[in-house]
Amino acid sequence: MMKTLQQVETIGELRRELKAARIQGKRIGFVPTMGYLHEGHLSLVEQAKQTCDLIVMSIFVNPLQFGPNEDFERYPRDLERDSRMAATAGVDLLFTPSVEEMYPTAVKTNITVSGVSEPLCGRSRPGHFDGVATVVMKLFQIVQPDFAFFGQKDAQQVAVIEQMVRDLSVPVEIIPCPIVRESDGLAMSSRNVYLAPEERKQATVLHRSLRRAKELLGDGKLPAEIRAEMVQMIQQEPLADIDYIEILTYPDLTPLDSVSSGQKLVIALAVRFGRTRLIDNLITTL
Ligand SMILES: Nc1ncnc2c1ncn2[C@@H]1O[C@H](COP(=O)(O)OP(=O)(O)OP(=O)(O)O)[C@@H](O)[C@H]1O
Ligand SMILES: CC(C)(CO)[C@@H](O)C(=O)[O-]
Ligand code: BAL
Repeated sequence: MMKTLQQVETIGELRRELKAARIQGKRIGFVPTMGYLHEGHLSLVEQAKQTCDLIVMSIFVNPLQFGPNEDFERYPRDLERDSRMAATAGVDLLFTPSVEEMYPTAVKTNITVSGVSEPLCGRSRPGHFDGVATVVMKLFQIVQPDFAFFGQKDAQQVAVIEQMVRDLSVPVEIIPCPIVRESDGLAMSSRNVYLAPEERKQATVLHRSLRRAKELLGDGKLPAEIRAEMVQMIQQEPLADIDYIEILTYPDLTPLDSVSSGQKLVIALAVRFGRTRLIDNLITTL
C-alpha cells in the first residue's frame, strides 16, 4: 500500500514532525533536490528506503547557487507532479519551502569548501559551490538526517559535501548513488527538457565520449591523449559547445598527468547545447 506523503512548507513544522520520528528511534534519510523529478531522483529515494525508516525529500530551487546569468528563473518547476511522484516513490515528508522561508533576511553566512570546489563546475560557475554548501548545511541543520543521498551525476558536488561534512563534523553519513541514464545513455537531468529535438539527439555524445575514454584508459593512453580524442568526438556534433573536459583524481580533484594502478579518477565534462549546459562524468579505479 502507498504511504501517505505529508508536504510541509515551514522549517518549524518540519522540525516538529521530525522530532516525533526521532523520539520513536526512526532512522531518517534525506534526499535534497531542486525538483522537476525524474528517475534519477527516485533512485535516491529507492536507495534511502534500503536503510532508513523515514524519508525526507526537499524541493528547493536555491537562488544562492545560481549565477546572475544562469537559469534560476526558468528552472523547470511542477510541484503537483513532483508531489505525486514523491508519494508513489515512498517519500514520507516533502519539504517545499519558499525562498522567503529559507532566507527571510539577506544571507551573511557562507560556507566555502576550498580546493575541491575550485576546478570543473567551480571554475565555470563562480560561487556555485558556496551556494550549494551553504544550502545543504542549512538543510542538514533543519532535517538532521542520519543519512543523506546524493547522485554521482554531480560528482564534484558529492566531493564538496563529503569534504564539508568531514571538516565540520556534521553527524550525517553521505551516500553517493550511481548515475541513472536514459536508454540512449544520456544522464537524466531536469535540464534535459530544455533541449530541442536535434540538441537532444546530439547530447548522447557526452556518454559516448565517456565510454570511449574508458576504453582508452584501459589501453593505457595518457590523460592528455584521452582528452584530445574526447574533444574531437564532441566537436563532431555541430550543436555541442565544450565548457570543460577534465581527467582528475577523485575525490580530491587534483590534476593527473599520468595514471597508475589503484588510482581513482573522474573523467568529467560540461557541454553546452544552445543555452542548456549539461554535465556528465565517469568515476573509475585503475
Ligand atoms: N541522472 C541522475 N542519476 C542519479 N542521481 C541524479 C541524477 N540526476 C540528478 N541526480 C541527483 O539528484 C539530486 C538532486 O539533483 P537536481 O534536483 O539538481 O537534479 P538534476 O536533474 O541534476 O537537475 P539539473 O538539471 O539541475 O542538473 C542530486 O543529488 C543529483 O546528483
Ligand atoms: C543539493 C542541491 C539540492 C542543493 O541545492 C542541488 O545542488 C542539487 O539538486 O543537486
Ligand atoms: N544538480 C546541480 C544543481 C545545479 O545545477 O545548480
